[in-house]
Amino acid sequence: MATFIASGGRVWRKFVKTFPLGSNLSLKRSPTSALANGRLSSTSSENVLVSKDEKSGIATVRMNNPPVNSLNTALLLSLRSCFEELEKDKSCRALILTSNKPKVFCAGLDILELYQKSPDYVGQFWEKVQDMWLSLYGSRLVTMAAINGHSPAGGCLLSLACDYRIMAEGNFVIGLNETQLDLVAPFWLRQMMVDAIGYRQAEMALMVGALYPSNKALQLGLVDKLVPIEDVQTVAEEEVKNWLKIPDQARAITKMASRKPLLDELRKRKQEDIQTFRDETTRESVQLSIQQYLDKLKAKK
Ligand SMILES: CCC/C=C/C(=O)SCCNC(=O)CCNC(=O)[C@H](O)C(C)(C)COP(=O)([O-])OP(=O)([O-])OC[C@H]1O[C@@H](n2cnc3c(N)ncnc32)[C@H](O)[C@@H]1OP(=O)([O-])[O-]
Repeated sequence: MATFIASGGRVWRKFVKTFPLGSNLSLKRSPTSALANGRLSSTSSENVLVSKDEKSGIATVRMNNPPVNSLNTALLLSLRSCFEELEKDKSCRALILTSNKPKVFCAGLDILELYQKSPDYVGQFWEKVQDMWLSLYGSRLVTMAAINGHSPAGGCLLSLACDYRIMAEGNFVIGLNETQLDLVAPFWLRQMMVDAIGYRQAEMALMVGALYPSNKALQLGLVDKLVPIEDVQTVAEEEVKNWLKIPDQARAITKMASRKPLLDELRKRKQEDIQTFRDETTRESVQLSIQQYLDKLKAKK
């Protein structure tokens, strides 16, 4: 098992250039050089941890952005860069996306990235969300969300972009609660929800910004399997192995045939989507709602 660390996109690329993902010789040959180059030891910026089993070609991508894996600019860049590197790696066949800190898979977009920022900043941030999604949703790999904790909003977006979702049993929630923050889920996110749970349920869920406990999410088809939290990773690996019994090419072509229309639609309407998100989010009334939501989060303590 070779381990790699991504940080803000830039370091990841540099690291991969030195130690290609396709090879597990990197750490075997020169563990000290990998560890001594300073990147693995600076824990504060190690926001994505990637390990890959060379024999099976299964990579595990662990989000590591404490306290709650909120998707800030750095994490979005790291995730995108990591997905793209794995995509290029011919020996990689599957990707399991999970959290390095059980109990919270991902708390969604970092709300602070949307609060009191200039329209240009919000627009650029949104483009990073789009690009990360394009690379995950459009991946040729088997993609499996190992949802080992809460997965609201952007966390649900990540899960829906994967091919299959395994979630921890218990008191964890998943869903698209954007309207609760006065935000509007974009067309490509709404469409994934419709594709997963059907039009009527998705329409209701999106309007009221519903967050579902994991057993209800299973019932709706928002997730595909529930297991005890400590088994999420193992079951995800077993499930991936089943998927890998199908020839890669036929599986990937079939996947692309069903996903291409939505991918193409966003590529075509990218600027319009950015403008809509930027204009809506920076409106004064929405900023006030975001502020109130942030206050509510803080008051929880
Ligand atoms: C339209 C586009 C599509 C997507 C939209 C979105 O994703 S919008 C996003 C929609 N997302 C949501 O609505 C989810 C909001 N979050 C939650 O509901 C909970 O945090 C939890 C259930 C994920 C984890 O509960 P828990 O008890 O384990 O943890 P805790 O609650 O104690 O939080 C710890 C610290 O993290 C902070 N913080 C948390 N989330 C965010 C965030 N997204 N951002 C920034 N910060 C966040 C929180 O304030 C606190 O800070 P403090 O006081 O220490 O300085």
